[in-house]
Amino acid sequence: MRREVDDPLAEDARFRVPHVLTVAGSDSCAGAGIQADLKACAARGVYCSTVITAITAQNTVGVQGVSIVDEEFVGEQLNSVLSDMCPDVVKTGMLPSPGIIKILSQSLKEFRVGALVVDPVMVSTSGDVLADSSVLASFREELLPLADIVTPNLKEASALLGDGITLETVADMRSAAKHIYEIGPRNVLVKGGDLSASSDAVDVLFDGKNFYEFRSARIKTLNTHGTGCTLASCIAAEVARGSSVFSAVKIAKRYVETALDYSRDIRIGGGHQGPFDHLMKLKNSALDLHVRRPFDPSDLLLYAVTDSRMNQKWGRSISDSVEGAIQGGATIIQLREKEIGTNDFLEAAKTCQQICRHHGVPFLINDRIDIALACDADGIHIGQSDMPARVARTLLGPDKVIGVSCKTPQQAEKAWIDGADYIGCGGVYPTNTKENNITVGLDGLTSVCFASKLPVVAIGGIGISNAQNVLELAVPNLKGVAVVSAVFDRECISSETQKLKRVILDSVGAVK
Ligand SMILES: Nc1ncnc2c1ncn2[C@@H]1O[C@H](COP(=O)(O)OP(=O)(O)OP(=O)(O)O)[C@@H](O)[C@H]1O
Ligand SMILES: Cc1ncc(CO)c(N)n1
Ligand SMILES: [Mg+2]
Repeated sequence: MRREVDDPLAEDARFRVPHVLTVAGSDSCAGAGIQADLKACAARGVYCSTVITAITAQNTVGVQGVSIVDEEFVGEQLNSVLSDMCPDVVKTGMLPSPGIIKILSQSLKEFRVGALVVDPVMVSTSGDVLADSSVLASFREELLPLADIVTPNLKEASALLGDGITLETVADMRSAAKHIYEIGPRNVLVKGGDLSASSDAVDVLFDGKNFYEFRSARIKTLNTHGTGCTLASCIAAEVARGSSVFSAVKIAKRYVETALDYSRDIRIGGGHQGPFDHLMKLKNSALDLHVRRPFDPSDLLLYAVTDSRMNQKWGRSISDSVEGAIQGGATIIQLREKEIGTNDFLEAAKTCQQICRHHGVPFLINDRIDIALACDADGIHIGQSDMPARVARTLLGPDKVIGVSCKTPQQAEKAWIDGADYIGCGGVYPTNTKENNITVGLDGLTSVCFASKLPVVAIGGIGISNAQNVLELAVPNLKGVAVVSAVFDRECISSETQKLKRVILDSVGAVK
């Protein structure tokens, strides 16, 4: 049954996303199978739907059990997805029975798809059998002739050929690719992950005319569980995005190499077949667990904003200034460097990020999202004419801190709607740090604080002499004061910060 289109957007090319359907087995350890396919497609920006052919009980040691899904029910899943969702590419993994292969090849003939990528899964990396020899004939007769590319590993290549010859060299891989091509697929990629004789990881592609060798460094890691599934899914994803098979293999190979390299030292499970990190994020988050904590509005209490001119005037480096402010009791740091080049800014930002993280003080960058991303700052502070907060949130993700400068209740409302974490309100007093800056005064600050749904830090001309006046307003949401000159345009940053901190704590204490 074909889909009845009742949503015109579904047919509009501008809204279509590239889509791979994977027909494969579930891997409970989530390094291979359906789970690897979902992650690989997500990493490559391609939608992935799933038809599950088997459920495996599997971990980093081996495969403990396999439960094959009834072939009629595989057929039902295929029908559900193919009749409605029009995937661009179908990718197959574990197909554990001849009946399942038959149903699949019938569905592929009924619902035409753009391309078919067949990973002829038979043996897991741990050496466990995932599909026995009863499926070989079905692979050869029903599926390979429909395939745009088939991606056997060394053992699978020799099983498909049925000649019992072990593949030991790149020349053997070429010869196997050529013979498998004769079975009917448009391209054959023989994978050499297990070619122990080679110090590189070499894969051989044959397109019926030419051989191509794809080489990458052989990454020394235990985490190679699911490399084959991932490679095939990534090939499918790139083909779904419009690449040729050749370019898709090139990108997929690079992706697997990069992900393995990134994940070489992570430890998940105690066995010798660990999963790797498809999204290349886990290593950072493991470190983050120890050092990063969520933003707390009380971090705004003594907010120190750096200024390059003041550092030049006093002959100090940015990092020395930041270190001094933290020693004196600053509770959050913002790097605001309007006059240095990007390279110098980034180097300074990296050093300051480490100092702040070491002390557990949040570290923000003024305006420059690129610098914040490159140095992994805790967030950014933006003005009304900088990048809109909503766009910044999309770029930075849900956990980074975003502060927005606001002078009016309307701007405060918008900052909240756009997903900011706090607002900076000022100039409360006239200041030389920012040219042509309108002073909102204590009244302006008060009305913004009453209207704001976000915590507020007051800024502009605040120092030891007047911090008390600001904080004693005791208006809702006011969490602290931000200072520039009061700490950085001084001979000794740490002692000035310390004095200011005393005033702030006394004022807050008096209010409470
Ligand atoms: N240690 C490694 N370093 C770099 N690339 C590797 C490594 N091991 C495998 N590869 C690459 O990963 C891809 C998958 O190859 P492999 O021969 O491991 O497939 P497979 O045996 O089907 O994998 P699996 O069964 O674990 O899913 C190939 O491109 C191969 O070259
Ligand atoms: C479910 C499943 N499919 C494929 C592989 C091949 O690695 C595996 N280990 N498990
Ligand atoms: Mg494999």
